[in-house]
Amino acid sequence: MAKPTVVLLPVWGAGHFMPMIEAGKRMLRGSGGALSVTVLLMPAPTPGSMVDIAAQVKREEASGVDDISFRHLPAVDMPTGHTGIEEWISRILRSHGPNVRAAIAGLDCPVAALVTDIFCTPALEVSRELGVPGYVYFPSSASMLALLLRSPGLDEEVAVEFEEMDGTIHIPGLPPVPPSALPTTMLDRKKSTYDWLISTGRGYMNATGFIVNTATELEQSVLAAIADGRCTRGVPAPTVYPIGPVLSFPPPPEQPHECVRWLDVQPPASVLFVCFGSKGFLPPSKVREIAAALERSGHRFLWVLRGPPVDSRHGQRDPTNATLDELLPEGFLEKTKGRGLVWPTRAPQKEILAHAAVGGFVTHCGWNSILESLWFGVPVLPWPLDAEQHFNAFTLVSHLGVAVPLEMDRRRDNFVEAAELERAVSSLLGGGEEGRKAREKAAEMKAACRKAVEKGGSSDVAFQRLTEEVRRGAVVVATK
Ligand SMILES: COc1cc(-c2[o+]c3cc(O)cc([O-])c3cc2O[C@@H]2O[C@H](CO)[C@H](O)[C@H](O)[C@H]2O)cc(OC)c1O
Ligand SMILES: O=c1ccn([C@@H]2O[C@H](COP(=O)(O)OP(=O)(O)O)[C@@H](O)[C@H]2O)c(=O)[nH]1
Repeated sequence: MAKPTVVLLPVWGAGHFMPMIEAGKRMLRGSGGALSVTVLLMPAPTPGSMVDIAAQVKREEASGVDDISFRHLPAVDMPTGHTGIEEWISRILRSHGPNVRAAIAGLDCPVAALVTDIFCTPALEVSRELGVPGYVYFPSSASMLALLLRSPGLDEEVAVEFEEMDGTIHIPGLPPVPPSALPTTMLDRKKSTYDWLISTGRGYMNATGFIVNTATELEQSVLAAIADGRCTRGVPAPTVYPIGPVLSFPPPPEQPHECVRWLDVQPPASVLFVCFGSKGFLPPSKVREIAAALERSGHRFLWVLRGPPVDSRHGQRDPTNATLDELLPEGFLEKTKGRGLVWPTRAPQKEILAHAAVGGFVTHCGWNSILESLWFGVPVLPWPLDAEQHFNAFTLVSHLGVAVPLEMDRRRDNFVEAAELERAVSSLLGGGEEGRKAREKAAEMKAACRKAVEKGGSSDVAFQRLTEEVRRGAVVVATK
């Protein structure tokens, strides 16, 4: 009989698809040829993500790894009338339920596991029906996982909107959490995205395990709290496998990227890198504040500035290439010539963070961006915008200590005044005490991340445990 397969069900999106494929590939390698990987591809919902995913699949197929195969699921109707990205993706996933079931039942080999994304709780029901172990690949932090697991309890304990409650929120293993640090999803309990979060927290208890893109060294106390059942009111939670940082590095380009060539002629640790993730478009009011801060700070910078998306519906917002003359204040490019580069399209973020000239990173706090920054020991100025990013920013500042906090007005669409950004940039790059501490911590985290994934390191050991568990769980699925 053919070897057992691990079925992956990834969600499209830069921070979701590749880390999950990378984790699958590592599982393949770790099993020493005992497992194969089957990736179920849901049609991506935007032209941009369609092109990205097609390119990534092509690259994987061309890489000659035989034991990974891709199967396209049929298209489903896109939901309408949703109140947020989480509900939208979950509803797409629900529509794909029968397709996922049919695809798994149609496999001619034992199935070792179904691994789904953070949004795919409906697919856990499919794995249960088929008797296949169901794992959640969690592309964000263990702290966010702890909050999700704790959310049904919080929902019962707190009667008012979280922002109206007195005091702080207790998440075992974390410092007291101010309500202002909660994910956007938790800030309006009347919205159906809030219900998504609570039911996801409940549904996760049905998983066989959580594969989390973090390392024990980064989030030890919160991982211990989950393992002890302290986030789930004493009920043992599914096992957590902290296997990160899982970062995928595409093959180096034949010619260095223009951003990298520009960095090559800058002094060490002198450049502030500004990038707001794969969806990172900012409105003109924020662009003006950043430009003013960068101009006045006198520091060097590399700023990825994207144009407005063509389609602004949830899940469809791919930024476009920026027309810099239209977006930037008049005279900005001339005044900062020589010490600043504004890049209007997607930039090679990992190559940039790896460069010795980069001394700090203004990030929207997507978890992948955070891991990449830690991996290269770059301290951070957190400017979260959406989703779980405020909570990630809290983790960076209060728990990991690798960031200089930025004061922002969340009620004004996460507005940061130019003077505040200028202060924080000067602290980070200009030798302030806060900046010094963040730099020191970032260097510590870099060492910890690299140690975790070495042979015998905490993430390597977690990975071996996971691979062994998965191998043992393989079942033959009855075809209906
Ligand atoms: C897939 O496309 C998008 C995903 C998100 C999104 O939303 C979200 C909402 C929550 O209530 C909790 C979350 O943890 C969460 C996560 C999330 O995805 C992104 O995860 C990345 C990690 O791989 C990264 O950390 C990003 O910052 C998260 O946003 C949101 C979104 O648009 C706002 C998407 O298009
Ligand atoms: O101009 C860009 C913007 C983003 N990214 C990459 O896209 C991913 C973004 O993931 P993250 O979780 O940080 O945020 P998201 O984009 O999902 O909000 C990271 O790997 C970044 O390196 C990139 O390479 N270039």
